[in-house]
Parts: sequence; C-alpha cells; structure tokens
Amino acid sequence: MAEHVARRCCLGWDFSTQQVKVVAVDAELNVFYEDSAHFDRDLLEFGTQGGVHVHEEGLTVTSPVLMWVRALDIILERMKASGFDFSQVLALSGAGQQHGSVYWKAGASQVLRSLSPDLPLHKQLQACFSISDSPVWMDSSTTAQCRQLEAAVGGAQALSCLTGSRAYERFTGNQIAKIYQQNPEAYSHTERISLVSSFAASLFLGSYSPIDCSDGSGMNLLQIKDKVWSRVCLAACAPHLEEKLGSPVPSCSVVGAISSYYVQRYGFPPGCQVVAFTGDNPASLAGMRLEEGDIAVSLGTSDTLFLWLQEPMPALEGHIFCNPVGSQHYMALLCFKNGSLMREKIRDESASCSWSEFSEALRSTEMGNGGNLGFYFDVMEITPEIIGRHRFSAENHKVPAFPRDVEIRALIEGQFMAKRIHAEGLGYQVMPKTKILATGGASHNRDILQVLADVFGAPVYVIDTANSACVGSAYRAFHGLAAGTDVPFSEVVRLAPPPRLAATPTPGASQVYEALLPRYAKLEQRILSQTQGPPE
Ligand SMILES: O=C(CO)[C@@H](O)[C@H](O)CF
Repeated sequence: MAEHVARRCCLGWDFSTQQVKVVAVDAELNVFYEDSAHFDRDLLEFGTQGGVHVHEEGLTVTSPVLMWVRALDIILERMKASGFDFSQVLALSGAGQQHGSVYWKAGASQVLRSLSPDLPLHKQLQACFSISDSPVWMDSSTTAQCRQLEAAVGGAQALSCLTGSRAYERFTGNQIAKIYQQNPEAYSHTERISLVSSFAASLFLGSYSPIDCSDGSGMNLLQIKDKVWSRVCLAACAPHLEEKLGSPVPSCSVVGAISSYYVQRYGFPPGCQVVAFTGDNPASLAGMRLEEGDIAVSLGTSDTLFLWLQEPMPALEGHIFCNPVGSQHYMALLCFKNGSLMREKIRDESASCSWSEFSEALRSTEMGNGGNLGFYFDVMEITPEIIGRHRFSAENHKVPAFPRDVEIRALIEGQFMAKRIHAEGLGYQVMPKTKILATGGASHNRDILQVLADVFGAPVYVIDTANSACVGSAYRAFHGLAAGTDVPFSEVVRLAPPPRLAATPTPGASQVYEALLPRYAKLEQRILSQTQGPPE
C-alpha cells in the first residue's frame, strides 16, 4: 500500500459471514485504503469453514463471537503498523451480517466502558458473553419457534404485515426464543442482546449501541411502520426482552463518540463520531446509492433483488425492511434461488457450453419469444415455491421442449418477468426515473442485460459491488456528520463515481411485456396450484 497522505476521511466496516473488512473513504468519496481479516485464513484457532460452524444436526449454524472481536484487533493493528493516520477519521459506521445475534453477559457494559488501551480487545472481552457461539443467518433450527411466533400474532401474513416478513428461521426473534427455551440460564445471565451490526458499533462506542431500524427489521420483532418493538412479538419470544434489546434508533443516528480506548491506543480523534451500524444488505443499498424507484439486481448463484419502496405491501415472500437512508421509506429483498446455476445449465444444454452462443441465441430471437414462456427451477425455488421445468406455447399449451434458441430466451425472459412480477407484488413500481443497477456474474453479459432492460422498460447500469456494504457504511458515516442538517443522503454521495449505462429498452419493449407479464403470472399460479395442495 503506498505511503498514506493524511486526509480527512470516514471509515466503513463490514462484519460479514467470512471476514471483517474496512475501507477508508476521503471527502471526495475516493476509497484510498482497504483491509480485511478473513476468519478461515487469519483466525485458524477458531476452526471455522466459511466463517461458521455447521453443527452436527445440520440445522444449527453459529460463529464464535470472540473471532469477530479478534478480527477487529488484527485489522486495527495492521492499520497502525502500516502508518494509517487515524487522527484524520471524522466518523465511522459499519454493517453486519443480518439476523445474527450477540449475548452480552451481566457486567459486560462495565468492561466495555473501562477498556485498557494497553491490551487488545479480545483479551479484555473474553468473559463478556453469555453465549460464546452466536447464531448466524445460515441457521435453520428454529422452525418450532417460527410457528409459535406466527400463532401468537394471528398467522404468517399478520406477522408479515406487522414486521415486514413472515417468520423465518434465521430471523433474530426466533433465535432468541430458542436460546430462552433451551438455555434459560444463559438467557437470564444476559444483560444485553445485540445484532452483529450493533455489537460491532458497541465495540467502537465502549458502550451498548442501539439497534438501528433497518437491521432491526430482520428480527420479526420490529413494527416496521411505527418503528417500535412489537410487544406481542417480544412476549412471544422471551421475557424481559425489551430491556435486553434497548430502543431502536433511525439508521442515520449518531450513536456517540468513539471510545477513549481507540483514541489512546490508535490515535483516533476524541470527536470521531460513530454512526449507527446496520445490516449488510441495507448498507449495500446505500453503497449502490439506490434511490426512490430504483431496483438493484444481483445476478449471482441466487439472484437477489434490492427494491426501494414507498408503500410496501408485506407478503408471504420476500422481506421488507425500514430503509437505511430514507427514514420514511422502505427497502425490500427478494431472493430467487435458481440464478446463475440455472443459466449455466441451459447454456451447457442449449448453447454448447458457450456464452457467446448463448448471447447469439438472445440476439437472434425476438422480444416476447413468439409467445413461448418457460419456468426453469431445477432446485426448489424460493420465489415462488415451485420446482421443475415448465414450458408453454403461445396458446398456453404445455410443451415438452423448445428449440435451442427459444429455450434460451424463455429462460432469461422468464427469470426477469418473475422478478418484475414479484417486485410489484411487494409494492414496487417502475417509475419514469427508474434505474436498474445490475451486479454479479451475469451482469457482464450485455445481451442478458438487454433483456433485463426490455422486461422492466428501464435503463440498466452496471456497478461494482465488491465493497458495497463497506463503502455504503462510509457513505452513511459522512451522512451522519450532516445529522440534524436535513441534508439528504443522495446529496452527501453526489460525488461518488456514477454507475455505467449498459442497456436501454428496445423500442416497443413495453408493449411486448405489458402483454406477456399477466400471462406469465397466471401460468405461474397454474403451476403453483398444480404442485401445491389447496390454499390454507
Ligand atoms: O439472510 C440474509 C438476508 O436476509 C443474508 O443476506 C445475510 O444478511 C448475509 F449476511
């Protein structure tokens, strides 16, 4: 790393599943420093794989909380050894993997408040956690607790309307309920429960940081409209929970100044502000600088949609969170499991394993594919819960196969029509100013992006999101510095490098897909009704 010239900056942290990462961003929003501590590689003593421990029964998944603490020590020591000028840090914020939880033992707040600058954090916090292996988002061991919670509030849809999601095994309320039921002594010795994000903020604050509303929306506990804990949900999960969680705060809140521990040990300025940490996905939305009406499409192993919503319509699929940068708005996540692995399978079967042949097929077939529609789910799809391949002719007759080129277009048009239909089902609306931000492996294929632009009737931009959660956290730190001045987040980040335009809608695209989309939705419902029992 080149010699660092002192420059005023903000730090953005990401306590993710596999590593802790930091970026330093200067006032012109240039990233000039980054570092990371990779759990499997740099913290071998914890014996994780992919940053986690999958327990024997295959459902419980945890990460050692002291591994996260140790990773922070490593990065800060490396930054110090590299000559990083901490005195220039105006503010910091960060992100954490969503839904994970940390259980602070009674008395830990006193230890946090009186950290000795002569020792690393992990040597001082060893006895501060009542649960040493924190449940993380990959855990799926709380199905019983999910059913109990939904029953307590009047069903899955009622819980979704209240908290933004139906009950999900990884969501924190259900995890807390499991700990209370299976380890009541540890629960009773817990004075504070943090999310991974607010745990990380607490390390910098030297006191317990509040949970922000955006990451708090991933707990099945927060009333997303009123932005307060749901007493019914709290009571259904565990006793005395509100006092252990503290009150939620708006995501743009400055939660305090950095602990003197960092001033004395590393040279941070005493006035360095700590802005509430949030979840990795909300932080990524900030990093991608999503604005009202925009949609981010991450085309990876699974495809994930980030939506900006004004009037959410909570459903039994997807997740609606409080928006991290627009306090009166919302964001939504929709996950489609059959993403790039499905695209690669069809490429191998119908384009001789060649992406250029795959692209040629898209270029040589017309928008709308002659009315042929396809559904391709080789693994059980999440959105919606369908499995198998289902093809239909223009007359809505099931057909066993399509010609190669038609198959390829049917796959891509089908994947993107599903995204638009389910996004609109959550309340999303394509607006005249809508931008689609594409990222992930398939975003390098311009012909795939052309279909995306045509189906949504909106321009597609590509962005590099390698550090989006970290960079979004640094952007949010700058926004926190403007706290109380009502400067909008979009104004704070206007200097950031713009995304690159990759595709604009083909003339006539909206007529083609306005006609196809309702057909696709009806056929999807037909498949669902044929493959599921009668509705509940
Ligand atoms: O569970 C998820 C979102 O609901 C994941 O994206 C985690 O946030 C990954 F850390």
